[in-house]
Amino acid sequence: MHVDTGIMSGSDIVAAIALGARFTLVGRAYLYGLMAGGREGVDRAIQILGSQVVRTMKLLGATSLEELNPSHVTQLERLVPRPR
Ligand SMILES: Cc1cc2nc3c(=O)[nH]c(=O)nc-3n(C[C@H](O)[C@H](O)[C@H](O)COP(=O)(O)O)c2cc1C
Repeated sequence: MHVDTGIMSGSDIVAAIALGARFTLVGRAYLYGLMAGGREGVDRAIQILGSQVVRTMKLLGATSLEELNPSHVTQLERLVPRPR
């Protein structure tokens, strides 16, 4: 499984992998880097996403992608509409 659309930060990538994705695709996030700084801007956008992945995993206490599981994702649960 892969996740496409809405990946705007490294934490989005970590959440997708924790929920079972093997990888994610990124569209607009790298285009913002392209518009801001050309080729170097794309490199910087990828670097920022990578550092956000590392920081998110440190905050979760996870040392490998294999350790990630759905229990690491809490924000999505809060976004699920509450039953009335
Ligand atoms: C400028 C631009 C052009 C795109 N062109 C196509 C396309 O021709 N065919 C397609 O299936 N998806 C196209 N997409 C969608 C991307 O492949 C991808 O699904 C999407 O950008 C990912 O979502 P994100 O932008 O939220 O990361 C395009 C996206 C952008 C930003």
